[in-house]
Amino acid sequence: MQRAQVIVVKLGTSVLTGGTDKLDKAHMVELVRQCYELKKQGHQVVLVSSGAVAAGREQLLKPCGRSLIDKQMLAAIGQGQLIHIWQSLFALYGVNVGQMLLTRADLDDRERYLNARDTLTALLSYDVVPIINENDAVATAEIKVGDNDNLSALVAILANADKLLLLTDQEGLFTSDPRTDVNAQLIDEVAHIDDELRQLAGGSGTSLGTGGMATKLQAADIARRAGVEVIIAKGAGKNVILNCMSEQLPGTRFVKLTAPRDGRKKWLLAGPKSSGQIVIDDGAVNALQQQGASLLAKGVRGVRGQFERGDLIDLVTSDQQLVARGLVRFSKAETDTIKGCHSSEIAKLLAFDCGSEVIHRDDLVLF
Ligand SMILES: Nc1ncnc2c1ncn2[C@@H]1O[C@H](COP(=O)(O)OP(=O)(O)O)[C@@H](O)[C@H]1O
Ligand SMILES: N[C@@H](CCC(=O)OP(=O)(O)O)C(=O)O
Repeated sequence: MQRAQVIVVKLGTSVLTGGTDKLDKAHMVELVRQCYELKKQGHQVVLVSSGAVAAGREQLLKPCGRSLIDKQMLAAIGQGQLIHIWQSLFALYGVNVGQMLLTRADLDDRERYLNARDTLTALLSYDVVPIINENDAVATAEIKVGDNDNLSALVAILANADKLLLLTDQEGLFTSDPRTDVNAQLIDEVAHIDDELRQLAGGSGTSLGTGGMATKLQAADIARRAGVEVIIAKGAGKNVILNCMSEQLPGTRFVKLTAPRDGRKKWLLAGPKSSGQIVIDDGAVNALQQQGASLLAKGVRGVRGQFERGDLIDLVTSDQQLVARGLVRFSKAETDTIKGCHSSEIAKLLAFDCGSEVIHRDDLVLF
Protein backbone atom coordinates (compact mmCIF):
# COMPACT_ATOMS: atom_id res chain seq x y z
CA MET A 1 0.00 0.00 0.00
CA GLN A 2 1.44 3.38 -1.07
CA ARG A 3 1.73 6.33 1.31
CA ALA A 4 -1.20 8.77 0.88
CA GLN A 5 -0.08 11.56 -1.43
CA VAL A 6 -1.36 14.87 -2.76
CA ILE A 7 -1.36 14.64 -6.55
CA VAL A 8 -1.86 17.58 -8.88
CA VAL A 9 -2.99 16.49 -12.34
CA LYS A 10 -2.69 19.08 -15.10
CA LEU A 11 -4.89 18.32 -18.10
CA GLY A 12 -3.94 20.26 -21.21
CA THR A 13 -6.40 21.26 -23.92
CA SER A 14 -4.77 18.60 -26.10
CA VAL A 15 -5.84 15.87 -23.62
CA LEU A 16 -9.35 17.21 -23.09
CA THR A 17 -10.10 17.60 -26.80
CA GLY A 18 -8.07 14.64 -28.08
CA GLY A 19 -6.73 17.04 -30.70
CA THR A 20 -10.23 17.87 -32.05
CA ASP A 21 -12.07 21.18 -31.58
CA LYS A 22 -14.50 19.73 -29.01
CA LEU A 23 -14.18 18.45 -25.45
CA ASP A 24 -13.88 14.65 -25.46
CA LYS A 25 -16.39 13.78 -22.72
CA ALA A 26 -15.82 10.04 -23.01
CA HIS A 27 -12.17 10.57 -22.15
CA MET A 28 -13.06 13.01 -19.38
CA VAL A 29 -15.14 10.21 -17.77
CA GLU A 30 -12.12 7.94 -17.93
CA LEU A 31 -9.97 10.59 -16.22
CA VAL A 32 -12.60 11.09 -13.51
CA ARG A 33 -12.76 7.33 -12.91
CA GLN A 34 -9.02 7.29 -12.28
CA CYS A 35 -9.19 10.27 -9.92
CA TYR A 36 -11.86 8.37 -7.99
CA GLU A 37 -9.60 5.29 -7.85
CA LEU A 38 -6.79 7.44 -6.46
CA LYS A 39 -9.11 8.85 -3.82
CA LYS A 40 -10.20 5.33 -2.88
CA GLN A 41 -6.53 4.50 -2.36
CA GLY A 42 -6.34 7.38 0.13
CA HIS A 43 -4.67 9.99 -2.11
CA GLN A 44 -5.89 13.56 -2.54
CA VAL A 45 -6.36 14.87 -6.06
CA VAL A 46 -6.24 18.41 -7.43
CA LEU A 47 -7.05 19.03 -11.10
CA VAL A 48 -5.64 21.92 -13.08
CA SER A 49 -7.94 21.85 -16.07
CA SER A 50 -7.45 23.76 -19.30
CA GLY A 51 -10.24 23.62 -21.86
CA ALA A 52 -12.26 26.80 -21.15
CA VAL A 53 -11.27 28.39 -24.46
CA ALA A 54 -11.96 25.15 -26.34
CA ALA A 55 -15.34 24.77 -24.58
CA GLY A 56 -16.21 28.40 -25.38
CA ARG A 57 -15.42 27.90 -29.04
CA GLU A 58 -17.60 24.80 -29.06
CA GLN A 59 -20.51 26.67 -27.40
CA LEU A 60 -20.41 29.89 -29.39
CA LEU A 61 -21.18 28.30 -32.77
CA LYS A 62 -19.93 31.43 -34.55
CA PRO A 63 -16.55 32.06 -36.11
CA CYS A 64 -14.35 34.06 -33.76
CA GLY A 65 -10.80 35.49 -33.87
CA ARG A 66 -7.71 34.46 -31.93
CA SER A 67 -6.79 37.72 -30.22
CA LEU A 68 -6.37 37.92 -26.44
CA ILE A 69 -9.80 39.51 -26.00
CA ASP A 70 -11.42 36.79 -28.19
CA LYS A 71 -9.79 34.12 -26.01
CA GLN A 72 -10.91 35.90 -22.84
CA MET A 73 -14.47 36.02 -24.16
CA LEU A 74 -14.35 32.33 -25.13
CA ALA A 75 -12.99 31.44 -21.70
CA ALA A 76 -15.83 33.39 -20.06
CA ILE A 77 -18.32 31.37 -22.10
CA GLY A 78 -16.52 28.06 -21.75
CA GLN A 79 -15.43 28.03 -18.10
CA GLY A 80 -19.01 27.56 -16.85
CA GLN A 81 -19.57 24.74 -19.30
CA LEU A 82 -16.23 23.13 -18.40
CA ILE A 83 -16.91 23.10 -14.66
CA HIS A 84 -20.46 21.90 -15.27
CA ILE A 85 -19.11 18.87 -17.17
CA TRP A 86 -16.54 18.09 -14.46
CA GLN A 87 -19.17 18.50 -11.77
CA SER A 88 -21.61 16.11 -13.41
CA LEU A 89 -18.92 13.52 -14.18
CA PHE A 90 -17.52 13.52 -10.62
CA ALA A 91 -21.09 13.35 -9.30
CA LEU A 92 -21.38 9.91 -10.97
CA TYR A 93 -18.86 8.77 -8.36
CA GLY A 94 -20.39 10.77 -5.51
CA VAL A 95 -17.47 13.21 -5.45
CA ASN A 96 -17.89 16.98 -5.04
CA VAL A 97 -15.75 19.45 -6.94
CA GLY A 98 -14.79 23.03 -6.05
CA GLN A 99 -13.78 25.60 -8.65
CA MET A 100 -10.85 27.97 -8.06
CA LEU A 101 -9.95 30.52 -10.73
CA LEU A 102 -6.59 32.13 -10.05
CA THR A 103 -4.33 34.76 -11.58
CA ARG A 104 -0.69 35.61 -10.99
CA ALA A 105 -1.76 38.49 -8.74
CA ASP A 106 -3.49 36.04 -6.36
CA LEU A 107 -0.21 34.22 -5.83
CA ASP A 108 2.26 37.13 -5.86
CA ASP A 109 0.71 38.79 -2.85
CA ARG A 110 1.59 36.84 0.29
CA GLU A 111 -1.79 37.43 1.96
CA ARG A 112 -3.82 36.44 -1.10
CA TYR A 113 -1.53 33.42 -1.56
CA LEU A 114 -2.28 32.33 2.00
CA ASN A 115 -6.02 32.81 1.40
CA ALA A 116 -5.86 30.64 -1.72
CA ARG A 117 -3.84 28.05 0.21
CA ASP A 118 -6.41 27.98 3.01
CA THR A 119 -9.28 27.45 0.55
CA LEU A 120 -7.41 24.67 -1.24
CA THR A 121 -6.54 22.97 2.04
CA ALA A 122 -10.16 23.24 3.23
CA LEU A 123 -11.48 21.71 -0.01
CA LEU A 124 -9.09 18.78 0.34
CA SER A 125 -9.95 18.28 3.98
CA TYR A 126 -13.63 17.97 2.98
CA ASP A 127 -12.73 15.36 0.36
CA VAL A 128 -13.63 17.70 -2.49
CA VAL A 129 -11.63 17.69 -5.74
CA PRO A 130 -10.43 21.26 -6.42
CA ILE A 131 -10.59 22.11 -10.13
CA ILE A 132 -8.35 25.03 -10.95
CA ASN A 133 -7.89 27.17 -14.05
CA GLU A 134 -6.50 30.60 -14.75
CA ASN A 135 -9.14 33.31 -14.40
CA ASP A 136 -8.73 34.04 -18.11
CA ALA A 137 -11.70 36.38 -18.42
CA VAL A 138 -10.07 39.02 -16.19
CA ALA A 139 -6.37 38.12 -16.41
CA THR A 140 -4.63 40.80 -18.45
CA ALA A 141 -1.06 40.26 -19.62
CA GLU A 142 0.43 41.85 -16.47
CA ILE A 143 -1.39 39.66 -13.98
CA LYS A 144 -1.51 36.42 -15.95
CA VAL A 145 0.45 33.30 -15.13
CA GLY A 146 -0.08 32.82 -18.87
CA ASP A 147 -0.26 29.05 -19.18
CA ASN A 148 -1.60 26.20 -17.12
CA ASP A 149 1.73 24.37 -16.97
CA ASN A 150 3.24 27.13 -14.85
CA LEU A 151 -0.06 27.55 -12.99
CA SER A 152 -0.04 23.85 -12.09
CA ALA A 153 3.47 24.16 -10.64
CA LEU A 154 2.31 27.04 -8.44
CA VAL A 155 -0.76 25.02 -7.44
CA ALA A 156 1.50 22.07 -6.56
CA ILE A 157 3.41 24.36 -4.20
CA LEU A 158 0.16 25.81 -2.83
CA ALA A 159 -1.20 22.29 -2.19
CA ASN A 160 2.11 21.04 -0.74
CA ALA A 161 1.85 18.29 -3.33
CA ASP A 162 3.96 15.15 -3.65
CA LYS A 163 3.49 14.73 -7.39
CA LEU A 164 2.62 16.87 -10.39
CA LEU A 165 1.44 15.02 -13.50
CA LEU A 166 1.59 17.16 -16.63
CA LEU A 167 -0.63 15.24 -19.03
CA THR A 168 -0.41 16.19 -22.69
CA ASP A 169 -0.56 14.78 -26.23
CA GLN A 170 3.03 13.43 -26.26
CA GLU A 171 4.61 10.68 -24.19
CA GLY A 172 6.92 13.21 -22.56
CA LEU A 173 9.82 15.49 -23.37
CA PHE A 174 11.64 14.39 -26.52
CA THR A 175 15.04 15.36 -27.84
CA SER A 176 13.11 17.54 -30.34
CA ASP A 177 9.46 18.14 -31.25
CA PRO A 178 8.14 14.71 -32.31
CA ARG A 179 5.53 16.39 -34.51
CA THR A 180 8.26 17.61 -36.81
CA ASP A 181 11.14 15.19 -36.14
CA VAL A 182 10.52 11.46 -36.63
CA ASN A 183 13.87 10.66 -35.00
CA ALA A 184 13.02 12.42 -31.76
CA GLN A 185 13.80 10.27 -28.68
CA LEU A 186 11.87 10.24 -25.42
CA ILE A 187 13.91 11.44 -22.42
CA ASP A 188 13.01 9.15 -19.48
CA GLU A 189 14.56 11.03 -16.61
CA VAL A 190 15.81 14.57 -16.03
CA ALA A 191 18.12 15.32 -13.11
CA HIS A 192 19.22 18.85 -14.18
CA ILE A 193 17.37 21.50 -16.13
CA ASP A 194 19.85 23.65 -18.03
CA ASP A 195 19.90 25.83 -21.16
CA GLU A 196 20.79 22.84 -23.34
CA LEU A 197 17.64 21.01 -22.23
CA ARG A 198 15.52 24.15 -22.58
CA GLN A 199 16.55 24.41 -26.21
CA LEU A 200 14.99 21.00 -26.92
CA ALA A 201 11.58 22.18 -25.79
CA GLY A 202 9.53 23.97 -28.42
CA GLY A 203 6.15 25.69 -28.44
CA SER A 204 2.66 24.24 -28.74
CA GLY A 205 1.83 22.11 -31.73
CA THR A 206 -1.86 23.15 -31.80
CA SER A 207 -3.78 26.41 -32.03
CA LEU A 208 -5.74 25.82 -28.79
CA GLY A 209 -2.81 24.85 -26.53
CA THR A 210 -0.58 27.42 -24.82
CA GLY A 211 3.12 27.08 -24.28
CA GLY A 212 4.03 23.60 -25.53
CA MET A 213 6.98 21.82 -23.91
CA ALA A 214 8.80 25.06 -23.09
CA THR A 215 6.26 25.96 -20.38
CA LYS A 216 6.14 22.34 -19.13
CA LEU A 217 9.87 22.52 -18.54
CA GLN A 218 9.51 25.85 -16.69
CA ALA A 219 6.78 24.27 -14.57
CA ALA A 220 8.87 21.18 -13.86
CA ASP A 221 11.77 23.39 -12.78
CA ILE A 222 9.63 25.39 -10.35
CA ALA A 223 7.82 22.38 -8.85
CA ARG A 224 10.84 20.12 -8.37
CA ARG A 225 12.64 22.88 -6.45
CA ALA A 226 9.72 22.77 -4.03
CA GLY A 227 10.24 19.02 -3.56
CA VAL A 228 7.51 17.90 -5.97
CA GLU A 229 8.13 14.95 -8.30
CA VAL A 230 7.08 15.95 -11.82
CA ILE A 231 6.06 13.60 -14.62
CA ILE A 232 5.19 14.60 -18.19
CA ALA A 233 3.15 11.86 -19.83
CA LYS A 234 0.58 11.22 -22.52
CA GLY A 235 -2.94 11.82 -21.25
CA ALA A 236 -4.79 9.72 -23.83
CA GLY A 237 -5.80 6.08 -23.36
CA LYS A 238 -6.81 4.08 -20.29
CA ASN A 239 -5.29 4.22 -16.81
CA VAL A 240 -2.79 6.94 -17.61
CA ILE A 241 -3.02 8.60 -14.18
CA LEU A 242 -2.95 5.29 -12.29
CA ASN A 243 0.01 4.09 -14.34
CA CYS A 244 1.93 7.28 -13.54
CA MET A 245 1.54 6.39 -9.86
CA SER A 246 2.91 2.90 -10.33
CA GLU A 247 5.68 4.13 -12.65
CA GLN A 248 4.47 1.83 -15.45
CA LEU A 249 3.91 4.56 -17.97
CA PRO A 250 6.42 5.83 -20.49
CA GLY A 251 7.03 9.46 -19.65
CA THR A 252 9.63 11.99 -18.53
CA ARG A 253 10.32 12.05 -14.80
CA PHE A 254 12.04 15.01 -13.16
CA VAL A 255 14.05 14.23 -10.07
CA LYS A 256 12.81 16.37 -7.20
CA LEU A 257 15.16 18.55 -5.19
CA THR A 258 15.25 19.02 -1.43
CA ALA A 259 12.60 21.59 -0.64
CA PRO A 260 12.80 24.32 1.96
CA ARG A 261 10.56 23.44 4.91
CA ASP A 262 9.58 27.00 5.60
CA GLY A 263 6.23 27.96 4.00
CA ARG A 264 7.40 31.49 3.21
CA LYS A 265 10.40 30.13 1.30
CA LYS A 266 8.06 27.90 -0.69
CA TRP A 267 6.03 30.97 -1.56
CA LEU A 268 9.23 32.62 -2.81
CA LEU A 269 9.76 29.58 -5.04
CA ALA A 270 6.24 30.00 -6.38
CA GLY A 271 7.79 32.97 -8.08
CA PRO A 272 6.27 36.32 -7.23
CA LYS A 273 7.65 38.75 -9.84
CA SER A 274 10.95 40.27 -8.78
CA SER A 275 11.24 44.05 -8.64
CA GLY A 276 14.92 44.15 -9.52
CA GLN A 277 18.29 42.47 -9.47
CA ILE A 278 21.34 42.59 -7.27
CA VAL A 279 24.55 41.52 -8.96
CA ILE A 280 26.80 39.61 -6.57
CA ASP A 281 30.45 38.56 -6.72
CA ASP A 282 31.92 35.03 -6.69
CA GLY A 283 32.65 35.16 -2.95
CA ALA A 284 29.00 35.89 -2.21
CA VAL A 285 27.84 33.12 -4.58
CA ASN A 286 30.06 30.72 -2.72
CA ALA A 287 28.93 31.90 0.74
CA LEU A 288 25.25 31.59 -0.25
CA GLN A 289 25.57 28.21 -1.94
CA GLN A 290 28.15 26.47 0.25
CA GLN A 291 27.57 27.96 3.68
CA GLY A 292 23.89 28.92 3.53
CA ALA A 293 24.96 32.46 4.48
CA SER A 294 23.01 35.72 4.26
CA LEU A 295 23.95 38.24 1.56
CA LEU A 296 26.21 40.96 2.98
CA ALA A 297 26.88 44.34 1.35
CA LYS A 298 30.50 43.30 0.78
CA GLY A 299 29.41 40.82 -1.92
CA VAL A 300 27.17 43.25 -3.81
CA ARG A 301 28.59 44.56 -7.09
CA GLY A 302 25.62 46.35 -8.59
CA VAL A 303 21.86 46.96 -8.56
CA ARG A 304 19.27 46.94 -11.35
CA GLY A 305 15.58 47.85 -11.57
CA GLN A 306 13.64 49.74 -8.91
CA PHE A 307 13.08 48.30 -5.48
CA GLU A 308 12.17 49.27 -1.96
CA ARG A 309 12.86 47.63 1.39
CA GLY A 310 10.91 44.33 1.60
CA ASP A 311 10.66 43.79 -2.18
CA LEU A 312 11.52 40.52 -3.86
CA ILE A 313 14.86 40.61 -5.66
CA ASP A 314 16.76 38.23 -7.92
CA LEU A 315 20.42 37.69 -7.07
CA VAL A 316 22.47 37.20 -10.24
CA THR A 317 26.10 36.81 -11.22
CA SER A 318 27.76 39.38 -13.49
CA ASP A 319 26.91 37.10 -16.45
CA GLN A 320 23.23 37.09 -15.44
CA GLN A 321 23.02 33.57 -13.94
CA LEU A 322 20.22 33.46 -11.38
CA VAL A 323 21.67 32.33 -8.02
CA ALA A 324 18.91 33.06 -5.53
CA ARG A 325 15.93 35.25 -4.79
CA GLY A 326 14.91 36.90 -1.59
CA LEU A 327 13.35 39.79 0.29
CA VAL A 328 15.73 42.73 0.40
CA ARG A 329 16.29 44.82 3.55
CA PHE A 330 17.38 48.03 1.79
CA SER A 331 16.00 50.14 -1.06
CA LYS A 332 17.79 50.25 -4.39
CA ALA A 333 19.45 53.59 -3.57
CA GLU A 334 20.59 52.35 -0.15
CA THR A 335 21.93 49.08 -1.59
CA ASP A 336 23.80 51.06 -4.22
CA THR A 337 25.35 53.25 -1.51
CA ILE A 338 26.56 50.34 0.64
CA LYS A 339 27.64 47.94 -2.13
CA GLY A 340 31.10 46.48 -1.56
CA CYS A 341 31.26 47.94 1.98
CA HIS A 342 32.14 46.15 5.18
CA SER A 343 29.16 45.60 7.51
CA SER A 344 30.66 47.94 10.13
CA GLU A 345 30.50 50.88 7.69
CA ILE A 346 26.78 50.60 6.86
CA ALA A 347 25.28 52.55 9.77
CA LYS A 348 27.63 55.48 9.13
CA LEU A 349 26.96 55.52 5.37
CA LEU A 350 23.17 55.40 5.69
CA ALA A 351 22.87 57.36 8.93
CA PHE A 352 20.64 54.63 10.35
CA ASP A 353 21.16 51.09 11.57
CA CYS A 354 19.23 48.49 9.66
CA GLY A 355 21.43 45.47 10.35
CA SER A 356 24.22 44.27 8.13
CA GLU A 357 22.44 41.74 5.89
CA VAL A 358 21.20 42.97 2.53
CA ILE A 359 19.14 39.79 2.35
CA HIS A 360 18.89 37.57 5.41
CA ARG A 361 19.23 33.82 4.80
CA ASP A 362 15.75 33.28 6.30
CA ASP A 363 14.34 35.39 3.47
CA LEU A 364 16.31 33.71 0.69
CA VAL A 365 15.87 30.69 -1.60
CA LEU A 366 18.71 29.30 -3.71
CA PHE A 367 18.39 28.36 -7.38
N1 LIG B 1 10.91 18.51 -27.27
C1 LIG B 1 9.59 18.30 -27.34
N2 LIG B 1 9.06 17.13 -26.91
C2 LIG B 1 7.72 16.89 -26.94
N3 LIG B 1 6.83 17.79 -27.43
C3 LIG B 1 7.27 18.98 -27.89
C4 LIG B 1 8.68 19.29 -27.86
N4 LIG B 1 8.82 20.56 -28.34
C5 LIG B 1 7.59 21.01 -28.66
N5 LIG B 1 6.65 20.08 -28.41
C6 LIG B 1 5.21 20.28 -28.64
O1 LIG B 1 4.50 20.48 -27.42
C7 LIG B 1 3.17 20.06 -27.62
C8 LIG B 1 2.44 19.88 -26.29
O2 LIG B 1 2.16 21.14 -25.73
P1 LIG B 1 0.72 21.87 -25.85
O3 LIG B 1 0.28 21.87 -27.28
O4 LIG B 1 0.80 23.19 -25.16
O5 LIG B 1 -0.18 20.82 -25.08
P2 LIG B 1 -1.11 20.94 -23.80
O6 LIG B 1 -2.44 21.42 -24.32
O7 LIG B 1 -1.18 19.52 -23.33
O8 LIG B 1 -0.47 21.85 -22.82
C9 LIG B 1 3.34 18.79 -28.42
O9 LIG B 1 2.20 18.46 -29.16
C10 LIG B 1 4.55 19.08 -29.30
O10 LIG B 1 4.16 19.48 -30.61
N1 LIG C 1 -6.76 28.66 -19.37
C1 LIG C 1 -6.83 28.18 -20.75
C2 LIG C 1 -5.73 27.19 -21.05
C3 LIG C 1 -4.34 27.74 -21.06
C4 LIG C 1 -3.30 26.65 -21.31
O1 LIG C 1 -2.22 26.68 -20.73
O2 LIG C 1 -3.64 25.68 -22.20
P1 LIG C 1 -2.85 24.27 -22.37
O3 LIG C 1 -1.48 24.56 -22.95
O4 LIG C 1 -3.70 23.50 -23.29
O5 LIG C 1 -2.75 23.64 -21.02
C5 LIG C 1 -8.16 27.44 -21.00
O6 LIG C 1 -8.80 27.00 -20.04
O7 LIG C 1 -8.53 27.31 -22.16
